[in-house]
Amino acid sequence: MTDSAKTGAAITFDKVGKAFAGSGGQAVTALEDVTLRIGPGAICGIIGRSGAGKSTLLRMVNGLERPTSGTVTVAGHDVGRARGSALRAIRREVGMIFQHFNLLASRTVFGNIALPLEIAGMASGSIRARVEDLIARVGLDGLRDRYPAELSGGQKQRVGIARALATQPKVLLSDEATSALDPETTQTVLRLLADINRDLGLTILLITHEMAVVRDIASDMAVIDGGRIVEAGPTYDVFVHPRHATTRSFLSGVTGITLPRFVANRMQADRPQGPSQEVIRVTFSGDHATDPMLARLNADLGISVNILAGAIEEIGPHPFGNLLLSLDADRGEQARGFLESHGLLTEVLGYVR
Ligand SMILES: Nc1ncnc2c1ncn2[C@@H]1O[C@H](COP(=O)(O)OP(=O)(O)OP(=O)(O)O)[C@@H](O)[C@H]1O
Repeated sequence: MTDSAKTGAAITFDKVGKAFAGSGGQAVTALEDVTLRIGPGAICGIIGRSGAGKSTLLRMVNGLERPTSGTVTVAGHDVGRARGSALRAIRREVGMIFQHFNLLASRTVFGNIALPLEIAGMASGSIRARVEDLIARVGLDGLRDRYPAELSGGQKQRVGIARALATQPKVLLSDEATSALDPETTQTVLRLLADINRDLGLTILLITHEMAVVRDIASDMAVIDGGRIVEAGPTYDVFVHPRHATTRSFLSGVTGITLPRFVANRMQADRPQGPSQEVIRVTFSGDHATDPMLARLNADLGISVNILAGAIEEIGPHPFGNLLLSLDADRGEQARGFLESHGLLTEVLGYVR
């Protein structure tokens, strides 16, 4: 870019609550007691199911929604209490991209990207230079005079990204920006966002219902369920040590490891009377391999295991793996102790007769 890169802004949510007036006069609680800090330059993924409160949370960062209680800040500025010119100043620092792109059909690629600069009153010569720069940055060279109807979904989202960057914001909000794209295009758009984050240093807050998006791009993540943040932290830590059931359920979708149906159908939470098998998840990260451990369980302790499912994932540069095993429930505690003492994480999922 011609102008010097800015550093990203920190975003904080402090005990944020939001209630909407629902139909029939009953209040709908969209957010409750949300406390979250997103560091400058982070890429934070917020994941949650439909209706969990993701959009409400995101829209508070640019003041489209105001908290009913608590405080939201961007670079230290209280968004919820800002009005007039103070709110407009915050909004200039916060760009946003959307699932359905929200481009103006009557404007070309150039015209769409130029729009926020025209609104800001920038001189046309400066607008031209800035927009040409942005078109190159998002990889749309040669398409400046096309209309949205003449673009693919991925190209439209690139226009959306360029438009969001036009005012050189410190924060980029992404509202399910890849949900309408095919998997391959999703990857190219996520790579572009990661490049922008690296080159410009701006903070990216994205909401999604896809764990793969979080895995592929987010340095940090939070899981929202019923308007509350149930788990948050560096993405790698949350993937390796998921604590909440909602997180685990999102993870089982992305790691591709689910129990075979013949086991899942018979599984029970409590250990039954008589002989049974304990079903466990073993998680290993980076430098720990499971193969020798499973072999040593057998050789050293005489415990044999059945491998039910397994996969290795990558989060940034860090590999980690998950294995689902079953073994004689009488030996479960001993086996888990052995694996844990060798740096693997274990979790009992249930029992089968
Ligand atoms: N303007 C509004 N008036 C009344 N209720 C609302 C309003 N906006 C959101 N809600 C309610 O607040 C809750 C959270 O909605 P929100 O749109 O933030 O969820 P979401 O996680 O973004 O869902 P989705 O993934 O389906 O977009 C829902 O119960 C929703 O019905």
